[in-house]
Amino acid sequence: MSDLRVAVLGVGVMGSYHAAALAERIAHARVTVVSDADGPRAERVARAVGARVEADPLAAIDAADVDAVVIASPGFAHEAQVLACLDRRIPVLCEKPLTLTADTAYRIVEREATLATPLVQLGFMRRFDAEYAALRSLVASGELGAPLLLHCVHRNPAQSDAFTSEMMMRDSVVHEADVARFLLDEEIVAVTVKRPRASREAPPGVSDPMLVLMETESGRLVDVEISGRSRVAYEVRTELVAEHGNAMIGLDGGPLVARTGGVRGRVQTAGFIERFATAYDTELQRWVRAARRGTVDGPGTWDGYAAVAVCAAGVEAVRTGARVPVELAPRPVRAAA
Ligand SMILES: NC(=O)c1ccc[n+]([C@@H]2O[C@H](COP(=O)([O-])OP(=O)(O)OC[C@H]3O[C@@H](n4cnc5c(N)ncnc54)[C@H](O)[C@@H]3O)[C@@H](O)[C@H]2O)c1
Ligand SMILES: O[C@H]1[C@H](O)[C@@H](O)[C@H](O)[C@@H](O)[C@H]1O
Repeated sequence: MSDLRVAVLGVGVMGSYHAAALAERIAHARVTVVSDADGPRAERVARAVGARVEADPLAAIDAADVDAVVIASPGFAHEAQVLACLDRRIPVLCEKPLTLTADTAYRIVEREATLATPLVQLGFMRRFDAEYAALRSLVASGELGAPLLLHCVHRNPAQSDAFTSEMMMRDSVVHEADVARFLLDEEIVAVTVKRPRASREAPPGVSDPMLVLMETESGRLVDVEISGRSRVAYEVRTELVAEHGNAMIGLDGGPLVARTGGVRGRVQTAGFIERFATAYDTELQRWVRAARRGTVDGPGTWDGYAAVAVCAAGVEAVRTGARVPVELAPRPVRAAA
């Protein structure tokens, strides 16, 4: 079978990383088309990976030399681009968040359910990270007894001023919503957000950090500390508390000594690329293998929708200070092949 010919839409931080991975490290795939709202950036990346530029992302999806699409444009652009891939019935790896609202995400779930096979994989790369996979296996083994609580820390050392409280919810907490669903295997039914005194590193009006409390169907609690501007390093930790034990991932070995200037006992990962480099490539390789068979292999539209719905409730909870229920629409049954 010939190599999968991939269009990459959006070649900023994430898209250019995926494009380079496809060109250099991922087997059985190559980038044929690059599209980005920033023309010179598209040209630069296309040159580096040996692809051509298509200015209009929808034309890239329709191009004859494209078998599958990686969407790494900003969240607001995902809906139209994913729907166009579904119209053409080609596999897509869409970065999180699936869309910006629960309604638009659900429309994609419904549309995809009319097709014989799933075609959309979500970029929840933590599911491909060895530590998260090990924690999930440990939970599934029953060795720790029933899970009760999940404590999550998600600290970015720095973000641009565009990273408002809403963006922190939609772009960052969305990973924690997915991790909670992945590890606990149930839906989240309500979200409450507490806003402590804001860091002076945050722009006026931005609640950074925040504490997000998610409640699951069976009554488990998931707390998330989300920070956009910790000025330390990229720290992502998850601790599961169960009836007979607990387990933590995201420690970098060594005792906690000091936390400043990127150092905590030893050098920390600077950002998400460094922390999740292997997970991104594993995710992409699995997607390529599945896409060559016309399907996907990883979190899908339902996972994307559920996480968007949780974050939409989170945005509402930030605004109102209230506990906001998450009401998921019915999960559609796929039409027979
Ligand atoms: N899974 C992860 O860990 C992870 C990490 C970073 C970003 N992301 C996601 O990847 C996506 C991109 O984030 P980023 O950090 O690379 O942002 P970025 O701003 O660095 O890059 C986005 C690029 O998209 C381009 N663009 C804007 N509108 C477009 C459109 N309609 N069609 C095509 N390109 C368009 C911009 O010019 C820019 O080059 C977002 O959905 C983000 O949430 C995921
Ligand atoms: O877009 C990024 C990305 O999704 C990272 O994985 C996450 O840790 C960051 O908080 C977010 O800003």
